[in-house]
Amino acid sequence: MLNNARFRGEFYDVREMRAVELNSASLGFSEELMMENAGAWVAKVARSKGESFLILVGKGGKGGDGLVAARHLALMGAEVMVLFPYKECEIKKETTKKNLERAKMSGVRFVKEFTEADVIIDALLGTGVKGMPRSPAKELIEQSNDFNAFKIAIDLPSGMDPDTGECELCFEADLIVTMHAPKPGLKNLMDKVIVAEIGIPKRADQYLGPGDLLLRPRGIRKGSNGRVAVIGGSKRYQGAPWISALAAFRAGADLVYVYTPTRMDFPELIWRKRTGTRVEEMSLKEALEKDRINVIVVGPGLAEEALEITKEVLEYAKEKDVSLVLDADSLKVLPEIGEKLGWKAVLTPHLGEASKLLGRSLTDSPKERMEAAFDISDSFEACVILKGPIDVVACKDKLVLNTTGNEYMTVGGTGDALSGVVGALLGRDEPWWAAKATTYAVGKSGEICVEERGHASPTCLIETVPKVLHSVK
Ligand SMILES: NC(=O)C1=CN([C@@H]2O[C@H](COP(=O)(O)OP(=O)(O)OC[C@H]3O[C@@H](n4cnc5c(N)ncnc54)[C@H](O)[C@@H]3O)[C@@H](O)[C@H]2O)[C@@H](O)CC1
Ligand SMILES: Nc1ncnc2c1ncn2[C@@H]1O[C@H](COP(=O)(O)OP(=O)(O)O)[C@@H](O)[C@H]1O
Ligand SMILES: [K+]
Repeated sequence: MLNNARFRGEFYDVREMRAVELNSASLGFSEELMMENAGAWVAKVARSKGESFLILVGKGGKGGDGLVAARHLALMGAEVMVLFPYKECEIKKETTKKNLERAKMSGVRFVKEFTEADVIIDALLGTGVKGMPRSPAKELIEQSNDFNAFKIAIDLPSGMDPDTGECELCFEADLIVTMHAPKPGLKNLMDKVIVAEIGIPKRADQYLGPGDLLLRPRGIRKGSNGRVAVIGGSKRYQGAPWISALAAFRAGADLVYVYTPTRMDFPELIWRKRTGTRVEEMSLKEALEKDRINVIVVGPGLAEEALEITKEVLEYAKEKDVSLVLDADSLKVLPEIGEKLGWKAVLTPHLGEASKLLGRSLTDSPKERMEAAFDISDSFEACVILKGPIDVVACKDKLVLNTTGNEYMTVGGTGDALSGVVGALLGRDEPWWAAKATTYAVGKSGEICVEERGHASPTCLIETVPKVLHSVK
């Protein structure tokens, strides 16, 4: 699996692509640089297809790519016509504006109507498309489809939904030059696709960055951002579930219940006294049902009750549509239960727990850790955060590394905070995004805590995580 792994999977949906672009920008690679590379690639591929070119230019980033391609083709000696059917003031992207000015200075002819050419380049609607093509893009797509020329689409055919491939009216491309990674909508067209490297550094794919905080917007009804139950704690470990629950609440879960033997005073959290698998006078399942729980964090501090409780939680999750976080003691008993979790769970092992999950010893070697994360994900059908100095997040065919955090985070309770944050984010997003955002944000919070206070206590992490989560919109 590891040898041919593309870090974030083979196809990048719109959100993944945005994330990687943001990560790239945070590493000092500007949008302008990428647009220049994108356009230059298109020009290089297109040049051999004819002598005259009609480039249909939209007002977004894809339009910018088209304008760069126009300039390069003109410099290569081709006859280049650009049809830009909008007002210049409608362009919002600065980089696209700049490239419109540059194209004007580069021997490109601007035309007002659809004009014959050997090659038509579609630079109208890219990953920013919303719904069916509207006028004037609609008419230009129709005219292109009716016209006999070699047709090249930039990034994806205009009109196609990048994530689903849905396509009522689409530019009928002979060739698609897609930027950086193919989009899921192109799955059935891969024989026409060329992937252009536009200067995004490998690090932006391989490591988490601020772009991985692009979570779905919060729901506006109470409960729509998660009703989380943290099931944990024992006579020996009383604090762990409370840390996890408080982290879940601060990270944005609407309602957080703590099913644990011992009360602690946090007025935001709802305590349910648990004795073994009984919660107040109900069974665990009855309690979960009554509290209308849709995310369960199980494990922190459970100790010897872990097997029985984890079993019951997994049974419940199988029957009901709930998401799961398995941490600490629940991870230790998972191999014994042997359940597949159906891709609705996140497991949060450190190296020791990972080794128990796989039944083999593991070293700190990065390659081995990546393999281990993939293997755990495969075996249990779950997303995995393998914690450590370099964290590994793996989910089916996707994997990404994380370097945020520091050695002050080895103190007790940071793992409990992390599992709570994942729980909260599972209340509003899918496991891959919940796991990525949590891993980056908890580590980043550790850095901020050490800088500001000289320690990375769980309490400080819990206070800092919300700010980090809000730092990208
Ligand atoms: N952001 C980046 O870093 C890079 C982006 N690139 C290009 O930029 C594209 C994304 O840019 P944008 O986000 O600006 O998106 P688009 O280039 O898809 O442009 C969206 C524009 O089209 C309009 N629009 C949306 N739906 C429409 C519809 N149904 N009918 C008619 N008009 C519609 C919107 O008003 C918006 O102005 C990518 O596909 C790629 O080609 C590349 O230049 C590489 C770098
Ligand atoms: N040496 C380290 N360097 C960077 N981050 C670390 C280090 N040790 C732990 N972390 C981070 O601390 C968090 C909790 O991990 P860990 O301490 O392994 O959990 P646990 O509490 O389960 O032992 C994770 O976000 C992890 O990335
Ligand atoms: K880390």
